[in-house]
Amino acid sequence: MGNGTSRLYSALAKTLNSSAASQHPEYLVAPDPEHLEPIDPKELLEECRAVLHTRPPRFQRDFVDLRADCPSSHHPPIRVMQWNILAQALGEGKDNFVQCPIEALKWEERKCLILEEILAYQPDILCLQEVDHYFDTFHPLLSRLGYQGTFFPKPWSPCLDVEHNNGPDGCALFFLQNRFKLVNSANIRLTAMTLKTNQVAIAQTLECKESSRQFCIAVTHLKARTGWERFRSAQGCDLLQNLQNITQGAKIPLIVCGDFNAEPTEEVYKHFASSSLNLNSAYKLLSADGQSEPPYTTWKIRTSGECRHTLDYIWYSKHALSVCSALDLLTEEQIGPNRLPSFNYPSDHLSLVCDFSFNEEP
Ligand SMILES: NC(=O)C1=CN([C@@H]2O[C@H](COP(=O)(O)OP(=O)(O)OC[C@H]3O[C@@H](n4cnc5c(N)ncnc54)[C@H](OP(=O)(O)O)[C@@H]3O)[C@@H](O)[C@H]2O)C=CC1
Ligand SMILES: [Mg+2]
Repeated sequence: MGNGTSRLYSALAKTLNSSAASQHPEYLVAPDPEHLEPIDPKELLEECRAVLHTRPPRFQRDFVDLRADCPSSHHPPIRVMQWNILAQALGEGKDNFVQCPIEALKWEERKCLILEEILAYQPDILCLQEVDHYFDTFHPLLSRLGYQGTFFPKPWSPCLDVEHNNGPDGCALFFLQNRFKLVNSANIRLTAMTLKTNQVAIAQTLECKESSRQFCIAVTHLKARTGWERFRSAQGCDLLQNLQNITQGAKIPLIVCGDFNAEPTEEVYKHFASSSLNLNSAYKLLSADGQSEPPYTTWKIRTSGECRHTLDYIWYSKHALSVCSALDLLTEEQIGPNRLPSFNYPSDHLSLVCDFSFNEEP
């Protein structure tokens, strides 16, 4: 292997030993990214594909051009990926995906499927939920790809109930340092009816280095399960209030990514759709009338049966930003009868990817 590749292999190999990290939590301290050499995305993609050589080829997904809504801009669009990547401890120990063979969830390969998806679409900004391999995998590797990362774990993650877990899961936000400067960052523990809850969010104000335009990017993961609709609604209101303050009353354009664990019919969705922050949901633009969410963003089979839901969204300031394109979802045929996750796709949630551009100054 060439010098670069062997160096690279050491990068993957180092993260491949994450089981060691979970037995020695002191390794879970993020290595100082300054001392991590940059890696070439193409070489890392090759490494991932080498690890995945026994797997079926990845599914082809295409970007849908929405440029009719998108003013021409001499600045490159901002590509945002929203993705609940399925916590390893929950996938193996709690979620009970009864149609997914346990070997399809092997971390050494599943993490390469996750990285392959990120490298395939090369987002400028990554908004992730259920990250329970931040310090031993995503932070070191994405730092070496030029991202700056922030991680905010759930105060009491269900991962901690699973034997041989890798620590708590939480939300993570990554952005490319060569495109953006961090202006401010807030870790938000969401409340419901003034009570602190187990769900969190991260909100960061970034400044584009090429245009000096500022915007706020937020990531969240709301309480799951039926019966908790009012709870999610209260969490959503709390997040909106925080974002109202951070964006100075919507003066700063806003993008909010999340697994809201709520169908569009739920109250929390209606709060976001009618908020004074003037938000629109980007994936509605993929529908013929531009008014309907996709039929699913997550599709799994648990012991309780088959669950096909639309729970994941990318909200954006509809006056200040335009969606130039959005990544189409997997078809039912691609997902297959055993649904997700599978040997082909690493999570029970699909990634959502959009390209945004600023509308001209009003
Ligand atoms: N909240 C607290 O203060 C306390 C929490 N705990 C622990 O935390 C857990 C609750 O965690 P919290 O994050 O607040 O709860 P959530 O209800 O939000 O769910 C936690 C995780 O479980 C997944 N999930 C959703 N539906 C199911 C299902 N039907 N079967 C299996 N997994 C599912 C969710 O994935 P997805 O979002 O993709 O659907 C989510 O990642 C408890 O089960 C306990 O283990 C214990 C004591 C106190
Ligand atoms: Mg989950």
